[in-house]
Amino acid sequence: MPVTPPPQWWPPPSPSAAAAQSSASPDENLPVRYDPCALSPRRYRAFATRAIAKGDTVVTEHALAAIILKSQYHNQKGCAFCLASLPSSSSSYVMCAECSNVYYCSTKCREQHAGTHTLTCAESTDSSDPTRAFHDASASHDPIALAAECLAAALANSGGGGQQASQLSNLQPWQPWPDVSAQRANTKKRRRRAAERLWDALEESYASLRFALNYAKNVPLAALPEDARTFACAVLACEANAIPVLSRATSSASASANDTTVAKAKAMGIPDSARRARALVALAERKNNDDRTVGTCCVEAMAVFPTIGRASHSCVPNVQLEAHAGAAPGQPPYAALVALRDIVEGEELTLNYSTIAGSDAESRQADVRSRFFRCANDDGGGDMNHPMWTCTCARCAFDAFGVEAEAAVDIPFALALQEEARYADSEAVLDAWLAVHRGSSKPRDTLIAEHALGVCKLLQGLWDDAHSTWRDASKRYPDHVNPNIDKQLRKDVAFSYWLQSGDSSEQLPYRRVPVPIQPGSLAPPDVFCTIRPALTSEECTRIIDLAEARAAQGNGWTTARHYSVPTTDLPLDSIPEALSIFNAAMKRSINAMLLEQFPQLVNGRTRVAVHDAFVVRYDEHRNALPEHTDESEVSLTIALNDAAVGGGTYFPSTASTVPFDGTVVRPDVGHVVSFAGGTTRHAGEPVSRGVRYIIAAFLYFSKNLV
Ligand SMILES: C[S@@+](CC[C@H](N)C(=O)[O-])C[C@H]1O[C@@H](n2cnc3c(N)ncnc32)[C@H](O)[C@@H]1O
Ligand SMILES: O=C(O)CCC(=O)C(=O)O
Ligand SMILES: [Fe+2]
Repeated sequence: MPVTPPPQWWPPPSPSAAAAQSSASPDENLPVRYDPCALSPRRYRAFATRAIAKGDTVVTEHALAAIILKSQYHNQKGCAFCLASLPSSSSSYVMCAECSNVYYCSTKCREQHAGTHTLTCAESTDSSDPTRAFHDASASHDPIALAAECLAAALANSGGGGQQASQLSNLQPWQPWPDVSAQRANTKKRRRRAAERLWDALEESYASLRFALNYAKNVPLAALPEDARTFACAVLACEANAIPVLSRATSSASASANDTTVAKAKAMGIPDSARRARALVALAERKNNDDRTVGTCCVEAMAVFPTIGRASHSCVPNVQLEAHAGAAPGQPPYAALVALRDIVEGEELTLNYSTIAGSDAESRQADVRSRFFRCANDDGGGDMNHPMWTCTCARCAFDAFGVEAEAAVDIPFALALQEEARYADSEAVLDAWLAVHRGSSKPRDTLIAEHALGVCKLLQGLWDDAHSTWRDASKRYPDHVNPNIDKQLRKDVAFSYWLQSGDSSEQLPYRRVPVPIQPGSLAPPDVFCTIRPALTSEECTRIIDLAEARAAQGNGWTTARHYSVPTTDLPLDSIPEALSIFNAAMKRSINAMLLEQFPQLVNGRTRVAVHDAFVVRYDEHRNALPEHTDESEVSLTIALNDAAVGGGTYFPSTASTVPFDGTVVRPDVGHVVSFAGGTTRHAGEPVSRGVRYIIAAFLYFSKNLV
């Protein structure tokens, strides 16, 4: 019986929440439900209550409690309040006048941080007064964050928590938090009483506090008063599913991921997040002697996300955690779960807790284990720190037993392997799955597997096999359509140029174009350009006119061909007359020319098949195509006009270390440039004036004559 533990303490009692309302606020109709975990009574597993599309944000959630690790600002790296990087010159920042331990970029930040900071400020005269913490808790409307600080302060004052440790050995499970904001207390006595109630609540709520204390004992207790915040983190982390807020700026890839995050935050209307996100990045990039690193990331803070924190671990996750700094100064961090792939209703939502994505099962599991505090309330099944714990995901099963393991034979896992370019492994998993299900009563899943199998073959260079896998699959289920298979099979029919009537194999003379040697090879790539046009200039003009007319009557030019670059193009098979001009040219002369140009690729096959082809439009100063290789054996471009200045196919000489030192090929109208598209790096030059139109076609050699 599914239970949705209603977190009564959620949303937190926060009068300021409405004011701070943004789309980053928690969505109360979450597409997530919790079922109790069979292995562990206190644990839950999160499941999707409806289908979720890849890339969709499943849930965003403010941190219920967040603690920026003291070490992050104690070494003068960043402003303790807004996190901005601090300049190295001491005249440019201000310190806490009491303890001189924390640094701010401005007096304004210092003022805004004062309420929180007093709790841990070493010199604070009043730091032994727990009511102070409570006072600040109610002032900030962030009770749990401050409750954690109360705890920290209390522990510091009691000399390290030894007394609490024995008192807290029989704690109750999670309780709702008292509505702290309703307990605004303005007399010292009432403040103290309220603080005591808060403390009681804290004791009751953190059922595993004692394990945190045990943990803390191993980290010398004596160290705690100095680092009480970290200890509070440990407590929070143990029971309340704390999530480390990581800086993710250690590689350019993650820096750009961060930019995406920033862009998303902006799109969501989150003010000022860019500044804080960048500040976090900048902080992380500065020399960091913090030992709290996770992989190559640096832990900036620990935060508690009660909903998001329910997602369990899998090495084949379907959601990804994005941890964000607060949307604006003074706002708490928030996190988002984003779907890594399409998720069907009822599927468990899983995160990868590990940062070592590849590697073997044993190292991954050790890594996951190392991230969790031992929690004796868990039995062996649920406690990742338990020596008997093993991950039961498809990837770990595959690593241990290959496709012999039932758990390894899993479509999402096969798709994940494909994304990692492990095509042979993915194919093995799909073959094993299809051996059981092919022809079964699960047409939808079977066609997904068949499509994926075709893609694995195609990406291993088995083009004919790929296309025939799709053909056979669609024949097997005449009443069911897989959109991806269907789209390709339609193209296969559209580009069957050999079915056109008329003569074929006219000689089309060509020359080799000298281009530089590319990295990793000893000889320059084969690039050819025709000496006589393959299309007449009338045919080229007609194709342009047809394409523009098609764009005008349809939805305009499309930009979806490259997922990362907004190209402007139209699939040739969506413009019937242009398709037929192209098909006729393939049959007349291009087919024979390509067979002659690439004998080593042809390898006994007898004709050129078209995988896909487009009319591409490059507008002035727009639509340049960055360096890439194509999904093809051979690619060709046909110039359709010569009105543009600039533009052309660019072949680099190095992997972009020295820009613009390659060769640009700019053929005349109707001429064909051809090259081994799957292995030759190339780019589309920007156009500096006018508009450039080309046909770009992605081809493979085929032995099929039908
Ligand atoms: C951040 S919590 C995840 C939320 C957890 N499902 C819950 O509701 O409490 C991490 C804890 O969940 C449990 N857990 C997560 N993934 C697991 C997995 N793949 N196998 C077993 N236990 C897991 C472990 O007890 C782990 O310490
Ligand atoms: O613009 C060009 O000439 C190159 C086009 C290209 O590489 C592509 O469309 O994949
Ligand atoms: Fe290309």
